Amino acid sequence: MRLEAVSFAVRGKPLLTDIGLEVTSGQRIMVLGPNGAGKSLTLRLCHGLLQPTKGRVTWLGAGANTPRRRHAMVFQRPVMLRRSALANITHALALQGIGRAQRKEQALAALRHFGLEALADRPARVLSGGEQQRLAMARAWALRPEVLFLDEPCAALDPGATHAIEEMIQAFHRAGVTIVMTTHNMGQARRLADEVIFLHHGRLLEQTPAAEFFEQPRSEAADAFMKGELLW
Ligand SMILES: Nc1ncnc2c1ncn2[C@@H]1O[C@H](COP(=O)(O)OP(=O)(O)OP(=O)(O)O)[C@@H](O)[C@H]1O
Repeated sequence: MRLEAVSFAVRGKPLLTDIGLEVTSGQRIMVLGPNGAGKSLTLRLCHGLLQPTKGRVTWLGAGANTPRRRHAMVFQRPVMLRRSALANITHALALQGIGRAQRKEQALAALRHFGLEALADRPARVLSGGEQQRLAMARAWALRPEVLFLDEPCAALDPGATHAIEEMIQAFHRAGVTIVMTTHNMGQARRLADEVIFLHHGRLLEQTPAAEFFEQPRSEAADAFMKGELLW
């Protein structure tokens, strides 16, 4: 996936300016930066939920232009329908055009993959926050994406639930799925990142291999941010 000179403005107010980046298959990319930097907007543009005001997002590689979406997104607060856990997954598969006969099997396989089959018949909305987020991850898995976007997936979770989601992220990674994720948890970023993208005031200040970023960021703003200085 490549972003070329992507800008996004609302009523003339620039929120993202001239973002250029390329995401290599199979990488785990952490998008970091202070509140309001433009991290969520960047993920939404990549996922196609928003259209750039200027510039373009292109998908490279074989089958890049096939109509079926090859990416999934998990949000801080999972969006669940008033249906069973299983039906939430089969519904997502139906939206992707998967045939009725295949949906249930594919949904059950995703739940089983993460040891969640006991949740299948429970109403999704009464599951705990941690269970709902694990269900959201299983739903994303069922879609068999090539890229998974995660927008602060653990922000509302305790350490145990956070650990469970990190394990699931690693399962996606082992399966070859590219991960693009925002987090404010620097421990988590260190545990998961292959590469870091740092945004500030709607601009991309650097895209740096993780080991180098955590040793010494290239930009002054990222250096200050990592030292815990207050940026705004
Ligand atoms: N639809 C919109 N209309 C106007 N402003 C918006 C809209 N969406 C986002 N913004 C603004 O764009 C800026 C970037 O928002 P974004 O949610 O991408 O930040 P973020 O880096 O994800 O922040 P946080 O870490 O707090 O989640 C913010 O100032 C936000 O208020």
